[in-house]
Amino acid sequence: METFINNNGENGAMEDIVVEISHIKKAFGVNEVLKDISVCVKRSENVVVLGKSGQGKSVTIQCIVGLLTPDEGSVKVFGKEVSEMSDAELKDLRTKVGFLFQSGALYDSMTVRENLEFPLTRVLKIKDQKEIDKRVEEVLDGVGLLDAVDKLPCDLSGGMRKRVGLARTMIVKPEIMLYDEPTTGLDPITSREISELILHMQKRYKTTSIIITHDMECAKITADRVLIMNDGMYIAEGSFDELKNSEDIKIKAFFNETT
Ligand SMILES: Nc1ncnc2c1ncn2[C@@H]1O[C@H](COP(=O)(O)OP(=O)(O)OP(=O)(O)O)[C@@H](O)[C@H]1O
Repeated sequence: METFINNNGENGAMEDIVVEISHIKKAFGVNEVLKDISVCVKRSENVVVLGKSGQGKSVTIQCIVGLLTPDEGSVKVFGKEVSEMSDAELKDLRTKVGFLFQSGALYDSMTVRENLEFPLTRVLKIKDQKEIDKRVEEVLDGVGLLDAVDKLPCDLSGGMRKRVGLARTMIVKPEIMLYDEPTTGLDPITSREISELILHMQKRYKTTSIIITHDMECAKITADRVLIMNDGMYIAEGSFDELKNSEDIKIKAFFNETT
C-alpha cells in the first residue's frame, strides 16, 4: 500500500486522501497565478490556506471543483482526476463538496427554513417532509439558531446570516467543505464565533475542510494544518504554532506583514 508522511510524521494510507493536488500551474494570459502547487488533504482534516490577497487561493479552490482547469498538473478528488470527469461525475462531485461563500449567499425573500429546505428538495430531491423537518432542526441546532427558523435573512445580523449559510451548506452533509474567507467583514467577536463553529461542524460531521483566509485567528482556531501561499506557491506547511514560531525568514516576514 502506498503511504505518505503526514505533518505529525505518521504514516497514513493513500485511501485517506480525499484531495490530491500535484504540481498545478494556472495562468490567465501573462498573469501566472499558480506556479507550482501541490497538496494532499486527508479525510476529516481541516487545512487552512493563508495568503495575502490575489495569491490564487480562490483559483485553487475552483480547480478542485472543476470550475477552472489547470494548465499543467493534476487535481484528484476522491481518487479521480477532475479534468477527466464527465458532466454527471462533476455534478456528483459538486453535491459532495459544499462551499461557504463570503456573503453566505442566502435567498433574501425566503425564510431561514425555506433557505434550508431548498437544497434538500432541489439538490437531494428529498420529498419526505418529516425527514426535511428533522434535517432542518438538526442543522439549525448545530449552528445555535433554532429560534431563527421563521425569520427572513434581513432580520438577522451578519454573523447569524453566516451561520445560516453554513447550516445551508452542511444540511446536504458534504464530504468536503470549502470555505472562502469565512470571517471577512465580521467583527472580531463574531469572527471568533464563526471559526469555533467551523471547528464544531468538523467534529460533528467529520467533514474534510479547506479554509482560505487572511484571518490569523481563524487559522489558529480551525487548522489541523496550515499552508502559506505566496507568489503562486506554498512556501511553508505545518501547524499554526509551528509556523508562527518559525525562525525561517520568509515565514517570519509573512507573519509580520499580515499581523
Ligand atoms: N477567471 C479569471 N480570469 C482571469 N483572471 C483571474 C480569474 N480568476 C482569478 N483571476 C486572477 O487570478 C489572481 C488570483 O485570484 P484569486 O481570487 O485566486 O486570489 P485570492 O488569493 O483568492 O485573493 P483574495 O484573498 O483577494 O480573494 C488575481 O490576479 C485574479 O485577477
